[in-house]
Amino acid sequence: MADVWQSSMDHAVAVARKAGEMVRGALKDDRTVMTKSSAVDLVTQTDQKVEQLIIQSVKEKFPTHRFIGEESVAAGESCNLTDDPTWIIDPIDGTTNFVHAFPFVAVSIGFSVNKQVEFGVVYSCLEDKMFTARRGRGAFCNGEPLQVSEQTDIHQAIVATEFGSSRDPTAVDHIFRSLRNILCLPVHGVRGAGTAAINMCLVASGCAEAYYEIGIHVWDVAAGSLIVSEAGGVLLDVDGGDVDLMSRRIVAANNRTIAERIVKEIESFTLQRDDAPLQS
Ligand SMILES: O=P(O)(O)OC(CO)CO
Ligand SMILES: [Mg+2]
Ligand SMILES: [Mg+2]
Repeated sequence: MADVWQSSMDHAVAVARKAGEMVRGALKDDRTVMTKSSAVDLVTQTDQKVEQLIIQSVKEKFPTHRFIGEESVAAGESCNLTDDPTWIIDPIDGTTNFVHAFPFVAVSIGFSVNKQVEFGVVYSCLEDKMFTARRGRGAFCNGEPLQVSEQTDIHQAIVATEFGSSRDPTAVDHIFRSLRNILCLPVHGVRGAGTAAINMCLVASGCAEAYYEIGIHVWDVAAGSLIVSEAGGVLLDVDGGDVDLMSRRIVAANNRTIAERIVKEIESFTLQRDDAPLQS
């Protein structure tokens, strides 16, 4: 049966590649750094230009579709997921990496219908790796099928996470206690690429057993979540319940055994949801 979302997915791959070219081109030039929620939550003109490029090109082709874009939300647009076809866009996932030319930067595009992610595209543009997943049809990197690691022993695992952009000492203490618990299990290692999307693609590729983070946003993980699950992995909330992409918390792992073992070690906390009503 024909896939009703195939042309949207083809467009997402094409525009992600174009966006990636723009990011690569701007890497050496765009040093104008602005800040958002904190002094270390960075944004550049390239983030804004890339988001506009993606939204404009999608609007021309699919005028009825909706958008949740990181930089549009930063500019005051709402962040509510409806049942309508919705493009969930992170124009540069890894802006801090981009600013420092630390070589892991991704364009992330998720697409949801009826609040379910139908396809995900993550273009790791400095590595030139195009990760794609279509719900029920598998996950791929540059066309090659992806499969998560078969490891079930946490002591043999690599776990990816990030420190986030909050420097509130209480939040940092939570993050460090979780990290200490996991590191001392012990695990083989803890890593972080500096981008949620690429961390999730590393899980999907079998290079890391798990990724967890509190503080991410829906645009960081919408595409990556489908890439992980279509590569055979599982998604959980950091408390072990069902994942909620608006909750700003996620565990993505190769299997349930690893995911649940990590959940036991995470000191969870709650942040304002992405879809919380806007403050007036
Ligand atoms: O670089 P960005 O898009 O701000 O995202 C960060 C997390 O919020 C890295 O994943
Ligand atoms: Mg991001
Ligand atoms: Mg971003």
